[in-house]
Amino acid sequence: KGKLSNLRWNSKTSCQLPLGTLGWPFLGETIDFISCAYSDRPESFMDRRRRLYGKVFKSHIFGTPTIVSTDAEVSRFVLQSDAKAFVPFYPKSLTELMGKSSILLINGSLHRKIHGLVGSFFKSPHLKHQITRDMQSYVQQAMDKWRDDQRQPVFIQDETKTIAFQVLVKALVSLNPGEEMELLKKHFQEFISGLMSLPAKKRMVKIVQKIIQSRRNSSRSATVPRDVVDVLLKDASEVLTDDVIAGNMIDMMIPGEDSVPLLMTLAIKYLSDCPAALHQLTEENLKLKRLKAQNGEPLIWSDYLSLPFTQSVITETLRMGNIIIGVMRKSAEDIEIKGYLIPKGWCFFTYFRSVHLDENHYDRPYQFNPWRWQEKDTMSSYNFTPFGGGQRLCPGLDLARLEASIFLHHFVTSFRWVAEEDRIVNFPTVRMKKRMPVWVERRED
Ligand code: HEM
Repeated sequence: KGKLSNLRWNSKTSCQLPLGTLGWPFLGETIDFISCAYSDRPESFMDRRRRLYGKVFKSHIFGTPTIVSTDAEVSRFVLQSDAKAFVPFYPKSLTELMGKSSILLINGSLHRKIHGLVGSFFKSPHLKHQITRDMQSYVQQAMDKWRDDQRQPVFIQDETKTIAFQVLVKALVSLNPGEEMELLKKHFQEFISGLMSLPAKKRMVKIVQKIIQSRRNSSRSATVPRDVVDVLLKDASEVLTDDVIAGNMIDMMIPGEDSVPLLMTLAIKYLSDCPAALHQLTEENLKLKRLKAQNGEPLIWSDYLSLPFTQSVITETLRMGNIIIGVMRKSAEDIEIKGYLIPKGWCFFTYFRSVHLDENHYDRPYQFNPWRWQEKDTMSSYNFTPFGGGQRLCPGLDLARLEASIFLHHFVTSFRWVAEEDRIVNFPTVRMKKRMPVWVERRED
């Protein structure tokens, strides 16, 4: 807090626009931005400009004049600031997929309400308990199919996508794996790929509306909500109509669907390349597994989160992987931060990747080093924001870490593996070029 008070807020300002260039008419600097984004070092676009202009600079990307911040303090200020100063901003192609009452787009009191309800539900022990039980069975089902003698490697990215989608849909609308879930998955792929998006979304909304209708007709009202639909239906205010709820169930899948499987996949990638970390992680998880077996107890959610090295592996994967490279806002008025002017109507892009890979914050930033987190307090750090911050802080944060912990536990305690050569692609979203193929062998111990 103390630090933030150094930053001034002033709408009638005489300070200067950050340095930088707006590039070509219309195109701006988009071509350079995208060609860097396709490379192994997407941050090179930022690095070059940081050297020339400083950590905050102006540019023209995403079809609009943009202030880019690679300064943790400035980014934090923007994320923490009042909903009146900055509103959400997404590239047009994404905005077109979202409903007008989408949690991702709305701002102000309705946003606070939905975000608060969803966030506290995802944090509740009840949900974590239920999700752990469900996820264990999804993981088991997936892993039962992996045979030592199979002629094909296991594609970690595909497997984790299936598992995480099952968990997500269970948490949102309590749909179990089966035909309807497969249908939803198929429509979601069409929706997100940009081909036939709107008809696909319509079909998904229909499925969810049917679920909502049957809840409304059912005499048994859930005392303890079982999913996000229950949470939103319980809210007595009239603003949360069936349409708003159904649309939001789909829109919440946008940030939730791809990110968690990538977290698990990248963890496997980094561990495959770092035997010392894999060894320590495996030992820690085997110890827990044996202890639980000895006592005849099942694993519960807090067991998974109690393993410090496993948590450090997940934290380090989030830092290096930068599954979400940053977030965007649009300024609703002229704003001054740390002497920089952010003009009304400009896009503001907080680029986390440069902060997470800055050698001033992290010693040898391109090295996967989970041990670095053993001394650090992750929660109070300005320099670590994989889930964003402020009023739009990711409500799925706890869920994401729990899912990754459960997957890693079962994978490393059940299998040894050899990873095939593969590499990380960063654009348009982070993923593995060959979907992370690994050859697995069941452990005897
Ligand atoms: C590793 C996994 C994940 C990462 C890295 C991640 C990251 C983020 C980030 C950076 C934001 C902030 C966006 C902004 O400020 O504009 C965000 C928002 C959000 N995330 Fe996540 N997320 C993850 C998993 C999930 C999951 C599992 C869900 C479950 C549904 C979820 C739901 C959301 C929602 C609904 C928002 C919008 C919040 C708002 O605008 O109020 N995320 N996420």
